[in-house]
Amino acid sequence: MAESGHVSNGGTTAEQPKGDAQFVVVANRLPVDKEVLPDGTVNWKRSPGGLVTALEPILRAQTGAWVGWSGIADSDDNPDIEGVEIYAVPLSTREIAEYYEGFSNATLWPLYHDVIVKPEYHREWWNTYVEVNRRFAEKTAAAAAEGAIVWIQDYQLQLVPKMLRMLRPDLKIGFFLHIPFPPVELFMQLPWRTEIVEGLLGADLIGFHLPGGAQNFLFLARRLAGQATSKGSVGVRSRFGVVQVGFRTVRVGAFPISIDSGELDANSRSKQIRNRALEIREELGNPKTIMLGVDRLDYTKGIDVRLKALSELLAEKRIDPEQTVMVQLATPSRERVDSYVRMRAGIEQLVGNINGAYGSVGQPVIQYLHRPVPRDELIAFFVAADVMLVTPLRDGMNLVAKEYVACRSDLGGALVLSEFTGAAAELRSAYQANPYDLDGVKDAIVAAVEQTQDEGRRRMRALRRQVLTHNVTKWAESFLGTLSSLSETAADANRGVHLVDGGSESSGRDE
Ligand SMILES: O=P(O)(O)OC[C@H]1O[C@H](O[C@H]2O[C@H](CO)[C@@H](O)[C@H](O)[C@H]2O)[C@H](O)[C@@H](O)[C@@H]1O
Ligand SMILES: Cc1cn([C@@H]2O[C@H](COP(=O)(O)OP(=O)(O)O)[C@@H](O)[C@H]2O)c(=O)[nH]c1=O
Repeated sequence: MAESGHVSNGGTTAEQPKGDAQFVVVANRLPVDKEVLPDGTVNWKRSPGGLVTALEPILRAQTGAWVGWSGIADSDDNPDIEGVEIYAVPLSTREIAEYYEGFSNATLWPLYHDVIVKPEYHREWWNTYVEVNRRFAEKTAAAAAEGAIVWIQDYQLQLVPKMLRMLRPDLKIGFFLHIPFPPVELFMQLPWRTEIVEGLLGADLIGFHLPGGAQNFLFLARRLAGQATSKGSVGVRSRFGVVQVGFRTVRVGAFPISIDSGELDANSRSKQIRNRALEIREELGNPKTIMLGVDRLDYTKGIDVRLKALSELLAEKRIDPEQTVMVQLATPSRERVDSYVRMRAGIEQLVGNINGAYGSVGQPVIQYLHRPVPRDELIAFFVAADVMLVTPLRDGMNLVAKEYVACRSDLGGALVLSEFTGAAAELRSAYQANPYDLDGVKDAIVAAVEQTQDEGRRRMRALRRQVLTHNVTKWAESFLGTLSSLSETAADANRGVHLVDGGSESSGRDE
């Protein structure tokens, strides 16, 4: 199968050994990353990214298993995490290069993020993606109890739903995509587009952040997999789409992810965090305005957009370098992928240019850290920042925007937010801008810097209402509640739904 690149059904159900976990999360990464220190000791640290931020509190609240990779090569250690049974999937150096850095992050990631950089299509990467997805499916089949709920996460594992169903038809399978699902015009570039759509259709419920992603998927299921689908618009946590796959009915919905906003709100009010926030302001030289960016160092995040905007504002004297400091916290990410190496060099050059032109000795305009920042320190930065800059060119959700809002119980601060984040659909009271329109971004930054206290409080109150009532528990409950309640028969599922037949480009490879 790996030879031909086709996804075979593989596996039989008869002798498949079962595990005892009633609830299984399957994600590319485990919640913790393994690190081997120079003296050989092993350290487990929090994995990067918002997927882990969101899922970690869900698994803390209910016991279950987590299937994933430890972040380094050839390791099958299962770290000890209270209440979570860990099933590590070892990856070889070649698999990391071809499945993770290659197909996941140099093919799918740019394709699904508006081709900001050009996706690369290599058959050997695809073959390894298929092999590794199969390994995840087998490990999950061995972990899950009879009739368990399995929740598969994200673009790295889009073939697992179908593979797992072949191995374990007794399971209830959910899939959630954390990144945007692209429009048909882009998705059609993918040489293995039909296999991906059919892989996803192995799930009972497929979730996206936004209705637009769900609708893009329904269109492709009709066109590429030749399935009958519903055609009406999909709602948020409502009006699910339907795909009829033989006797099975697959539901498709929009479930915008969120954060543990109550916990962040409480932490940000603590004396220790408040004091640290004051200290940060002091350490930065007590500027009038602290601007903040917090991102994985990824070209989708538009770090260059905010730097260019700031540079022009300084040149035009609309921002005073004596009164302003911008802090950019950038976690290292996917450092062996070429486009990330190039982007890092570009960002660091921009930071250097701006500091060279507008900073003074001991007082740079931009303070740039290229390392992960611990949670508590991050919360203190959110509390200290007057203007939060979130300017992605495209982002599935962007939890950082929601975290900033959750930390502002003082109703201070202002959020500048790209229209092209999932969060923009909910955070309407932010200063929103099109990241491709530099003048628009500059105006949004100036409006945020110059807002009156009343205006700021009005906007922050509205933002907090949204973030505090729509937390990560609500996200998980709405997805898992829908998955658990799905009726068994197509007849029940399709009552009242008008299905439209699939197109002529039906299953099989479309070459
Ligand atoms: O595992 P990495 O390759 O180091 O990347 C980290 C994670 O990045 C992506 O996060 C996305 O999920 C967030 C939560 O839903 C969302 O807010 C954000 O917009 C997405 O970019 C990726 O999707 C995860 O799989 C990675 O673990
Ligand atoms: C820079 C930095 C970030 N974090 C945390 O990581 C996640 C990021 O989630 P988001 O949805 O905004 O984007 P991606 O998933 O990365 O694409 C968020 O919870 C941040 O607080 C962190 O813990 N430490 C850091 O240095």
